[in-house]
Amino acid sequence: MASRMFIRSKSIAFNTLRTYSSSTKLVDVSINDKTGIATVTMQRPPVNSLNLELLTELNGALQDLGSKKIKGAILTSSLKTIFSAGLDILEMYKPKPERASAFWTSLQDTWLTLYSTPYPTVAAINGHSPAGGCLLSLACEYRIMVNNYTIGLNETKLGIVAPFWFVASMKNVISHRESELALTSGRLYKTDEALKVGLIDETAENKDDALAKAEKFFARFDAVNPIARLLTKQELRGETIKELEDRKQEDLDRFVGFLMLPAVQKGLDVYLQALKKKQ
Ligand SMILES: CC/C=C\C/C=C\C/C=C\CC/C=C/CC(=O)SCCNC(=O)CCNC(=O)[C@H](O)C(C)(C)COP(=O)(O)OP(=O)(O)OC[C@H]1O[C@@H](n2cnc3c(N)ncnc32)[C@H](O)[C@@H]1OP(=O)(O)O
Repeated sequence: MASRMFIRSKSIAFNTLRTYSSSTKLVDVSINDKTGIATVTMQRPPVNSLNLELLTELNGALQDLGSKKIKGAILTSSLKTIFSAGLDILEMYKPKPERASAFWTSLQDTWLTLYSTPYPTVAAINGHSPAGGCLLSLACEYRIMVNNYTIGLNETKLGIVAPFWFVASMKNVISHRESELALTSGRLYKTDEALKVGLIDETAENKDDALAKAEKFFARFDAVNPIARLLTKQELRGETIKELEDRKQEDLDRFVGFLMLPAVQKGLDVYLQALKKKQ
């Protein structure tokens, strides 16, 4: 059976649907043999904050899927109430410049990979998804979000500025006007509010419901020529991708320079203290 060729993990039984499984510490990937759908699960408790290691593993997993014949990939989280808390603030707070550079480069690379995958992508947003979490979901082609959570680019609330490609990711999904209102105020939308403005495409009762709806989304392409689909995706996303590719170094220098500003560090300090006090 062709599917056997995908078996990597010895712990996987032959008759299971999970015929391909590749689990690193922070990212689990499984491909359902019957549906051909891959599920990429971030698993970095307590909040899936995106640090260098998680981003590196995620990018590797997404790239790896590019060489497999899959129908699509779902990005989701192993955590009960959080999709991703966004960038790990500790990567930005009192950073060592070399680590900060590697960290930001890994975020740029992960976004470039996810934004340009040859396979269709769905974010099954099974929990809160602020800032970088929202960015990851915006890079997918379709977003399904479980009720009663929050999503948005809330950078200004931390005293930081969403870079141009974060803004472009948002503007490519919702209107310019709504993006301006949301980003300048650092707005986090509740699930139903996000649906109203088109930030997400569907709501779901729970994670299983979101995964089932993702499967239905992929079925839309059953009767579509995959090359035509991919070239159309490239046509629609190419300009945004090229802009980051062309300005990657400039963007990195800005990020590192920005982090070195005392006012930015002060803002992050205050935000971190507030997060801790919450408990
Ligand atoms: C002129 C300039 C031009 C251009 C600009 C150039 C560059 C731009 C520069 C910078 C851009 C950088 C972009 C950043 C985007 C981001 O993603 S920033 C991160 C934003 N994230 C957030 O604001 C989320 C914060 N977290 C929460 O709101 C809640 O934690 C959450 C709702 C996710 C979950 O709530 P709950 O379940 O109640 O958990 P806790 O709040 O109790 O958290 C548990 C522990 O996790 C720690 N934590 C939470 N979020 C983060 C995080 N993002 N990073 C690191 N750590 C986090 C939290 O402190 C708790 O830790 P503790 O247990 O107390 O040790």
